[in-house]
Amino acid sequence: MSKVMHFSREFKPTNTIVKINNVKIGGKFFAIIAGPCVIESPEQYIETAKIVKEAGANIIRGSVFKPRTSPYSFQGLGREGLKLIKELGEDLKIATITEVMDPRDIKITANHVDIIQIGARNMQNYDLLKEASKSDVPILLKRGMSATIDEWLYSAEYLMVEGNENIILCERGIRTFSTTTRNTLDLSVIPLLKMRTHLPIIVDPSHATGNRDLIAPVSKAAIASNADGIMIEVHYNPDIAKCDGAQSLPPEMFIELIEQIKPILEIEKKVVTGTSMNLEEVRRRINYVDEDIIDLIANRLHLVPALIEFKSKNSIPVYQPEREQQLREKYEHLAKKYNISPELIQKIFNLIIAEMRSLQKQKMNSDD
Ligand SMILES: C=C(O[C@@H]1C=C(C(=O)O)C=C[C@H]1O)C(=O)O
Repeated sequence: MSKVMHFSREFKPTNTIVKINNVKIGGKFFAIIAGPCVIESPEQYIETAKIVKEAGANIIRGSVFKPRTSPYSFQGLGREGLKLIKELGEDLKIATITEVMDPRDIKITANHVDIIQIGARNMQNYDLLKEASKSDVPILLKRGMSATIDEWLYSAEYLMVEGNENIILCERGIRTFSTTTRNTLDLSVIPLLKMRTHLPIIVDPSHATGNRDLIAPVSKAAIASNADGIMIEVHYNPDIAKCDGAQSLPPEMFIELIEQIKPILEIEKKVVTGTSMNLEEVRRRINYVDEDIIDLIANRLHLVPALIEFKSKNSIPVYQPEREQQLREKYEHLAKKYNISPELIQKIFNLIIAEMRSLQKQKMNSDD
């Protein structure tokens, strides 16, 4: 029998939700990662971060180790820049992400940022993957520019072998014959990957298109294709950007982008956690939670026929006080863990359990 891969739905049928403090990615939780391509100066990074946070981003990007095509291009601030990222994350109370290229930088970076990015050029740098796999920090793995889905997923497997489940995949466009856009965005990879993996998948429209005018429509398409997030390059003044100026959004275009994607996020029932909410947004989230609660209660009640089948065959009484007592102890423990009232939880479960008993009795009587 072939080995079950950690990334596969076979290994884990439910969607993985990567958690970074109050930010969640995966399932219904959508990530908006934004910020400069490369951190040029404290001012440029902090100002841009404040703008994108205010507009609705929940994770700040910004590279300090930068893989540039030309050795003469600005290479980033290096390890010094990591301190800036840590300070920004603490000051703005926001999650941060930065790229690592050298296995020797993994540890120190993991101590300064919330998510480590492994870039397209390093997707198959197996020494880097192995070193990153030793850390339990969430890792965003970009697709190599000519990587197949299998090659990409096997690179994710390298990251997961030591037990790290917090892996996010990122489609950033692949190399094709077409030079109209910087790369060719492979949107169909999102629904395809969703069938094969439980890991969240986000899209990087900035690198996929290389053209700021294409970012809003492509972002909308990514959300409609069930992506779990977008990563957008924003610069407080793209005209003076040291890297990727043409694909960086100026602040006003980022604010407009957020406005444009809102209705699509609503249609797809996606939620951006860790951002401030108005009353309408709070109520939208309450509605989703209520739907989930009802779905879960229905799941529990729908177990009644299976209970009855077993109990009637084996002449087991409906009421099982010992089992109920065990459950009550568990509810108490869980209520404390989640810091909610144990009395409230007991009351809710008293109703549900009474209903379970009553449904079993009704069904048994009607079967007589
Ligand atoms: C579901 C069962 O039947 C009854 C209802 C219970 C419940 O709703 O959890 C628990 C014990 C029984 O009194 C069971 O036996 O597990």
